[in-house]
Amino acid sequence: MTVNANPDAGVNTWRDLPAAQQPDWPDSEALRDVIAELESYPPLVFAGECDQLRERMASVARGEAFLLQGGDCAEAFDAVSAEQIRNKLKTLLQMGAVLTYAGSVPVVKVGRIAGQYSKPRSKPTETRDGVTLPSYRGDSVNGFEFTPEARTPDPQRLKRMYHASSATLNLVRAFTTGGYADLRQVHAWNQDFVKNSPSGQRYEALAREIDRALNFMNACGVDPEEFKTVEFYASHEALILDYESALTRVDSRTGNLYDVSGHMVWIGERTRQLDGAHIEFASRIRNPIGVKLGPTTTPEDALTLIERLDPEREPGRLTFITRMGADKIRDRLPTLVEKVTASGAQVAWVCDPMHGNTFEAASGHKTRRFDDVLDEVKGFFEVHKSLGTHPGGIHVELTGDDVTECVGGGDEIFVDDLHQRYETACDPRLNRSQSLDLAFLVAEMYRDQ
Ligand SMILES: O=C[C@H](O)[C@H](O)COP(=O)(O)O
Ligand SMILES: C=C(OP(=O)(O)O)C(=O)O
Repeated sequence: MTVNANPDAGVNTWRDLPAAQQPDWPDSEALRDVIAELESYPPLVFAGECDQLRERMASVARGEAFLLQGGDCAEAFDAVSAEQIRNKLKTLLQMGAVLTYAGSVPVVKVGRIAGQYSKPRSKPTETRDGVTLPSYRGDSVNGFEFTPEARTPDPQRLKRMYHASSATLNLVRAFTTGGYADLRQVHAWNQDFVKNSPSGQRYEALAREIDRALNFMNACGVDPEEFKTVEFYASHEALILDYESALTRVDSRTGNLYDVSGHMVWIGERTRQLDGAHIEFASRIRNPIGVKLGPTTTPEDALTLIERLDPEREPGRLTFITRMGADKIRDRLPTLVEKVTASGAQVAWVCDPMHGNTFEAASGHKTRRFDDVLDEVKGFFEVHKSLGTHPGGIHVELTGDDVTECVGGGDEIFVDDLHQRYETACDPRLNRSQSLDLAFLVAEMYRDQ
């Protein structure tokens, strides 16, 4: 049970500090009204669920489990449909089955879902044909359409973000506990366009093996409840602090603050300033926290982040999500891991192989090469193997749909194909067969480790 936070409990201390990447809301009174309304809304997740995820992340930090975190770059209000949510979930369930079975490791499944509506941008404005407008910052802030009306930040959108997150989470909970995620459905997740792709066929063979194993267990009289539902958690970047702090509540069991907008939240590469508002906010809440670490991160930065966010050195509290780029990971990651390990902190190390590998194709599409994504993950595994530390997981931008946003993969997408189904509102995502390809390759790396 959580109750509304009061300012004395410390949720608003971030307000005295510089907050990067916040929208220029044109009407501060309208924003205040929206915040007050959000503060009255019920929590989207429970504090106890956040604690449970922290325990699961502790297994990851100790080297006993693997994190699969994935979903859209930017969720969109008009994509809150049963089909889109089911497709994303199917992709994550299929990847989870591959990693668990082929990698022989328990997999903690966390979606970039039910709250991933806000985007940090490199530039505050965008210019097209001589017209300059504010950049699109995610559906929680403004519209994608290139018009002054759409691009003007509107705080009413924060309420839509809450309701879209709530509807998504409701369906996710129904899918994951209501029979759809039963391991006996392992074939049913392999439908539509992916089924005939090389990775879909490889998956089908694996699903048959899982079936045989289930039949064997059944014949032995074993039918564990754990196979009938899936533990699935929601996460997003804690970017718009007015929203996140309005959704922060005091847990009546413990008196601690929890951001009940999602189970896990992360602080992005552009907002992880040590003396900034985002780290201050994250230091106040008890949720498991992720921090993205790009190629400029120094060991001192990492150690200060640990001091700020995980002073008790509690496994599961802090996850470092590295996103160095395939060409830098082997050079930059070792020192960070060495220094953090030497400090005695037990963080979970997770690889985001997407954000350091973006480039613009000649057609103007932002894209990523599947081979670069894979190479960054390989580098991540190599570094951890050489240091004797645990490669704790992957964090991926993906979708369950048959989009053409990243090039390469077993069912190869070429640069000339990008225009066919380029649907992302921000960064390019792996489609379902590329995601499955990645899961098989990561499972092999994990087994070899
Ligand atoms: O998803 C991450 C960021 O929001 C994104 O990479 C920023 O993209 P931009 O460089 O086009 O602003
Ligand atoms: C913005 C993101 O990543 P990063 O902070 O690593 O750039 C993201 O994951 O959406």
